Amino acid sequence: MALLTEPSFQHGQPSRVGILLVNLGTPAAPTAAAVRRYLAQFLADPRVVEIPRLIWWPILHGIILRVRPQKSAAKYASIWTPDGSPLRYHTEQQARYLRGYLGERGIQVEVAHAMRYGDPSIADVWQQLRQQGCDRILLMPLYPQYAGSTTATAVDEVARLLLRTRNQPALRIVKHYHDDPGYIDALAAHIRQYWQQRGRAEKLVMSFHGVPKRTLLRGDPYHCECHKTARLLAERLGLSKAEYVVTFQSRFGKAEWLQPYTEPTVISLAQQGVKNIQVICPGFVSDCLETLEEIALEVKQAFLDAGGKDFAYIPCLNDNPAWLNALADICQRHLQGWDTGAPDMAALSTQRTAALELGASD
Ligand SMILES: C=CC1=C(C)c2cc3[nH]c(cc4nc(cc5[nH]c(cc1n2)c(C)c5CCC(=O)O)C(CCC(=O)O)=C4C)c(C)c3C=C
Ligand SMILES: [Fe+2]
Ligand SMILES: [Fe+2]
Repeated sequence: MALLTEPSFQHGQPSRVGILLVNLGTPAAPTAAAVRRYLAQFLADPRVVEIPRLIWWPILHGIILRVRPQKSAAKYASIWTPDGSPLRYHTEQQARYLRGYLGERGIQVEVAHAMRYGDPSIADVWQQLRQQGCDRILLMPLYPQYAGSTTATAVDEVARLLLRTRNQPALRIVKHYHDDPGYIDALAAHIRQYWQQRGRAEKLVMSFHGVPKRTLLRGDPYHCECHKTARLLAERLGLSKAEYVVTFQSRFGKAEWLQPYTEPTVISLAQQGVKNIQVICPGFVSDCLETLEEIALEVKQAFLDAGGKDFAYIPCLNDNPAWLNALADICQRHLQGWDTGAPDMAALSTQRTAALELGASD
């Protein structure tokens, strides 16, 4: 394996810090061809589909990549915007805002975003950061809850680049932020604001993306982290156990996934006489196919068909200022000790302690 050609660092050259935001990725266009390219890369990842290659390859290439792209492309077409795929648009915006928020705090860093599957690729963006002089990089996968099938695949990709790098940058990784108070508070404030404008439903459904149940049995913390997020959010909103339900959506394949599944749950709620529900997807910080099509269209229809009257989908945090502030806080905490031109949090508290020791009042 050849080493990558690296920018040559000169003595005395300013060394910079880079933040690399990563999200899952999305097709380049809502067409069968583009969706096939995207799914071929995504579903070939052994962390995403943990079936031996000898068995999985004929299924993927012989069946799934022949049938699914057409169907998925029609779904993508229903949520596509003039700015392209919602996931790509929101991720770009988040990177732009994060740069601004950190800049306002006097933190001088490069902020870039990449997609694990599709474009802009982690490899290309990583190389750009290196060319900008970044010798310290904070990798921030945008998934609040850690899963082997999401967070770990972003780390794998960076690890593959490091394997080929002569002069490796320092690397820090945000593993997860499922219980970060800023993220929980932003979600709670976002929901409260929604309630103020449109009222409250009988039930709040917190729907997370599913994963195969066997990943939980093999030690993946994702399920527990989703439940912790839900519990903290419910506490912050003052919801009793009867007022909300945690579900898992987007099942893929025949194996059992985390339960309860979102769609059968809302159908059963309607059948029990629950007339109005609101759905929030706290595991997605950007709206995407799984929220805008699966929840806001498909699951809504299933609820109404089963006798429900009012269904509302509460959008993701997207460019919500409280969320972007929380994102900036999470990054800032992980940058501590790396000189970014801003007073360090640790340095500030040392100064404060010293001042207190000298008798200054708090
Ligand atoms: C939020 C976390 C996510 C987890 C965990 C996750 C696991 C996971 N997903 C699949 C299969 C598919 N997911 C698809 C879309 C998709 N998934 C996530 C997030 C998580 N996935 C997002 C943000 C998106 C939307 C992308 C977009 O372009 O808007 C798709 C593609 C769409 C389709 O054809 O249905 C598939 C397939 C598996 C197998 C898995 C865990 C093992
Ligand atoms: Fe997914
Ligand atoms: Fe889906």
